[in-house]
Amino acid sequence: MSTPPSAAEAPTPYAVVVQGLTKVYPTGGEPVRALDGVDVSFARGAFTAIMGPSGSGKSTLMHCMAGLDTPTSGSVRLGSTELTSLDDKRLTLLRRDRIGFVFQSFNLLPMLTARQNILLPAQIAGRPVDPERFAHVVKVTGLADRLDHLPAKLSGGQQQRVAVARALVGGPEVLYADEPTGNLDSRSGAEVLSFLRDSVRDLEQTVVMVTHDPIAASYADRVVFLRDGRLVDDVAHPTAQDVLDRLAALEG
Ligand SMILES: Nc1ncnc2c1ncn2[C@@H]1O[C@H](COP(=O)(O)OP(=O)(O)OP(=O)(O)O)[C@@H](O)[C@H]1O
Repeated sequence: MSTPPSAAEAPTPYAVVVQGLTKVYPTGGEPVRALDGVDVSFARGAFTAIMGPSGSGKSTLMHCMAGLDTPTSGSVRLGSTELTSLDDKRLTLLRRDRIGFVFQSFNLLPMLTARQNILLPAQIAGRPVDPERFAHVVKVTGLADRLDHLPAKLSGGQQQRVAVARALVGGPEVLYADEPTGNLDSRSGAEVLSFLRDSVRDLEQTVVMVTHDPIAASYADRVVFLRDGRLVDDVAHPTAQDVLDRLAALEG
């Protein structure tokens, strides 16, 4: 008879757990409290959007969770790894091996084809890419007939899909997307958001996205709202109108 795992060994349902996260930026004058005791957890295999008025702390939260910025106090766990206890070298490896990033700018290398761009990070890390995973990611992102094209021959939406595929192919524990549709027209934006959502459904990917766009947020399973560095609202499966209403209430 098998013994049930102890609580310490039981896998957590959360990809990322944030507790008491505070970030104070020293400035010439009054220090800026960008995050003020944020507690939030992101479930594995779910798509969560982070929203809030300008200056509410969205980017700071994402940067602290991604190991790109160091919190003043509090805890960030990726799986069972406490990020705040890692030195710079370990943080760099953690970002490379366990986290995927998609930004507003696509950051593709212009002289490499879509396929080469997708495979580049794994190549640099000296890590083999599972051919099945590659095929699956290419299918999910709808890039099968575009793999040999240079970025200049792709639309903005297709370029961002290459960036999403590049972020997904290594099977990161979490994909952080910072305004991924900020440079796209609404049709291309909708395509990219659909692919992000499909990656959550088909690849059980965990996605956390910062956005200003209520329509983009409505693709998520859940939207959390920040104001003045604090988590003030948390909504499951909202419509774009729900998001607009809550943002208006926060900004009012
Ligand atoms: N490096 C920094 N030094 C000083 N203050 C900073 C720094 N980075 C951010 N801040 C301040 O921290 C607060 C939160 O900023 P943050 O960029 O996280 O907000 P945001 O919600 O992402 O804003 P936006 O929607 O405008 O991008 C703001 O008051 C900002 O001015």
